[in-house]
Amino acid sequence: MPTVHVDLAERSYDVVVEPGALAKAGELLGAIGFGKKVAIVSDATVAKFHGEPLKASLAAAGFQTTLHTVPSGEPSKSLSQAEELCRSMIRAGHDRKSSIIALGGGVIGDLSGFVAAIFYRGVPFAQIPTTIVSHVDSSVGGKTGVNVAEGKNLVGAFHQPKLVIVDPELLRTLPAREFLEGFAEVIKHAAIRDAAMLDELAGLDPDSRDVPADLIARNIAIKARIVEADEQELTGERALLNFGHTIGHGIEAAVPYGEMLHGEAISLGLRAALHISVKRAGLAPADAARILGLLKRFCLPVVLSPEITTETVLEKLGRDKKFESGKVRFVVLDRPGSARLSDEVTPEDLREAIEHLRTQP
Ligand SMILES: O=C(O)C(=O)C[C@@H](O)[C@H](O)[C@H](O)COP(=O)(O)O
Repeated sequence: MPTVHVDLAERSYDVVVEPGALAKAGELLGAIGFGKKVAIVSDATVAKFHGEPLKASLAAAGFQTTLHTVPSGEPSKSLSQAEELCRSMIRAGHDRKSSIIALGGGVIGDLSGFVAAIFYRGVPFAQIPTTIVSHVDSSVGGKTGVNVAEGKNLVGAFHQPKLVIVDPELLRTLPAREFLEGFAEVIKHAAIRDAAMLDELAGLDPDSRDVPADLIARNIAIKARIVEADEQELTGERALLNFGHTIGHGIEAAVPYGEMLHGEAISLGLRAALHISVKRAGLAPADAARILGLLKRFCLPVVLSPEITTETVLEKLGRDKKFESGKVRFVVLDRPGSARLSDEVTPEDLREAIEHLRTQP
């Protein structure tokens, strides 16, 4: 089974990638001495499919569990939902000796990780991601948090999981839209660090749920190496994972949360970032077109709806964490596999790139 180790000194952990791993969750968590009193956090849909098998696996390994579900979708990534979750856990008898398991996609992982960071001033947590976005990206790296009306992920904490269990079999129950959105993050990883993966993605059948465990593990390894180099995004290395996210987050926050899926907004953000990279970083137009072609191959949106105004996107992205004193640090691509931060991108470039998204490619 491919296991990716994330080396962060005393916060190090493994990401186990194995078809069928859900059934071994109790055994895997028992082996790392994970606390026996566990709050499982999930959404109603995921819990219906995978809640009972997880509970059974944990019970067989001597864990006591309570299940806490939140409504499916991005609106649950909120401070009010975090408070409700804390209160539900307290009512169920949880305390500082408890641990949390996030069973779900990026929303559940980000929300539960945030609650784990603040519940009784911090309890351990583990992730069992159930979507492509969460398999390859959000379950690893310890960024947790919630959205506010002013923007995405603006309230949160770094809180690393103790273990991540990735079971590619869980992708089989995902609706097509939620499955495909995740490829925006896969394409992002390939674009910034692994040009050869771009070719492999061109040969992957978007309709097949047989996503190779090795491809998932390779994506996790890309993220793990970057997180190891800059765990709290202090030196700029980790900011490279934000390729496509500055304008992407602006677009995602410009509509009611959940209307556009995260990966869909990131797909638009990637197209905008490719456009800026051609203009400011000398990315070859043919390479930009190749990456854009992959987004289309995975049925991801690349044209911005006229209902979303440029002003709203600019207002939302102005609060992005990569803005400092009104100046943006924008991630550009020099060539496939090679990304860097640029200080040369101007507010006018951002505006023009958003307008560019209104054209058909
Ligand atoms: O883990 C990271 O670092 C990333 O940037 C990965 C992104 O794909 C992810 O969406 C992340 O949550 C965005 O981080 P943010 O700091 O811009 O909120």
